[in-house]
Amino acid sequence: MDRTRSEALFQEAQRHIPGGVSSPVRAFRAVGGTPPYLVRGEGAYVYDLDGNRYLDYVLSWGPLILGHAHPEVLRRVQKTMEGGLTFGAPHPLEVELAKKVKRAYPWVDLVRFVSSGTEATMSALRLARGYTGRDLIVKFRGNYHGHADGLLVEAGSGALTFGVPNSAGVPETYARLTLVLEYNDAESLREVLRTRGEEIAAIIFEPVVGNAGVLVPTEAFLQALHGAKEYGVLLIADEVMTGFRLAFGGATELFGLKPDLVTLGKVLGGGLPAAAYAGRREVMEKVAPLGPVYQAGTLSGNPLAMASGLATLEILEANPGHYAYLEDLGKRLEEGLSAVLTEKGIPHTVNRVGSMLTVFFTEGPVRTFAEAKRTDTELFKRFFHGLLDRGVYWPPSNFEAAFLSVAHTEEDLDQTLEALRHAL
Ligand SMILES: Cc1ncc(COP(=O)(O)O)c(C=O)c1O
Ligand SMILES: N[C@H](C=O)CCC(=O)O
Repeated sequence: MDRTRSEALFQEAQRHIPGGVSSPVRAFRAVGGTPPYLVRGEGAYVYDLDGNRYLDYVLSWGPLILGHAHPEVLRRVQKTMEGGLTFGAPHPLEVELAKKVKRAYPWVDLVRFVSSGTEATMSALRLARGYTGRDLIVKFRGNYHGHADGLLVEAGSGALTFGVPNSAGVPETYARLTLVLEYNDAESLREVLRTRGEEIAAIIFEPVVGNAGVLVPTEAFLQALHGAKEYGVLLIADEVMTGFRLAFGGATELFGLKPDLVTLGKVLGGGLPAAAYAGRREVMEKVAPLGPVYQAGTLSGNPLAMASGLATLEILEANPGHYAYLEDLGKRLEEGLSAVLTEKGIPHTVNRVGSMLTVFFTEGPVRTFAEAKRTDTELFKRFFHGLLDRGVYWPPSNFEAAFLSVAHTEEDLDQTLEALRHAL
């Protein structure tokens, strides 16, 4: 596969942009080689600068559940764009999208739109601190909630991939306000609640982890999380990745969770920058201009992102069968990958919930961050490049989730398995 033009441009990019990229995981440092410059997408496929075609399992890291360039989403964005790009004033589409969020999360009274998942989690934590008057927060090892200071403590995703789970530049005094526990360890969570519960403002968690690779929550862990309420600790379900993806009502619907706040992003914006934090009136009324917790944004609730998000959510709501289809595809891919790897005698564990999946190159089970780190990352590199060279674009790190869209077909998956068989 010729990628000469991408290679030349990436060389040039590194002279102007740190690492040549606008977000670290794109740089392929975990797998080596040069990232292709993607210039066009259609359905489940993307095309690079050199004209190569790839079956896409990254989907812009999750937002594109309907696939690339969905005609209805493009039409709605285009129509909105003809009226201007942004006003920095209330727009009717914000109201429509807020109502749609509330249909997916019926316990939510108020929704505040922001432009990135990072802003959503950062603002939700500020709100939790403002509401409770407490400073400590709890997060879980290997969970990633964006790059706000207090959340870059034992973080997942690129922070984990590049070995900087505790970022430089975060003051230690601030990092100390973040207590870090093992994901899926119900007992240590209960213990921390027993001993420090009354100092803790909030527990933030990925209901299904995507940022240490996929980790599935145990029933005992979910129960222990709900024990937080006894201590007046707010529960923040970070559904930036899982919201509208695992079900219309996200992991909250799938697992029957009862959080106090939810953070959303990715699918919410349908491919443009929209995110949100949302919750019960009593808590959300603390946000300015109603209350004393300040949070603002020049482009928050911008009409284009509202239009693409609304079009995406309308399609998902009108087609509940899409989730059953994604589950069937996910199962087929999980079983197919496992069969090929078994055939080749390669130890592995495939973790999957619906359309999110990770292949760990280790014997299972993989339920915690420590277990995820046992994966053979050298083998992953070969898996990744074997697929890429055969036209399959898999996430360029073993500590990320691969995603499916409704544009993927069974034939696409069969092609992927064939590519893997050849590669191995
Ligand atoms: C669970 C989760 N929370 C928060 C974020 C941060 O979102 P963003 O990259 O839009 O800032 C991400 C992804 O990056 C995520 O996966
Ligand atoms: N894992 C991250 C988000 O979910 C990947 C996106 C990024 O950081 O660029």
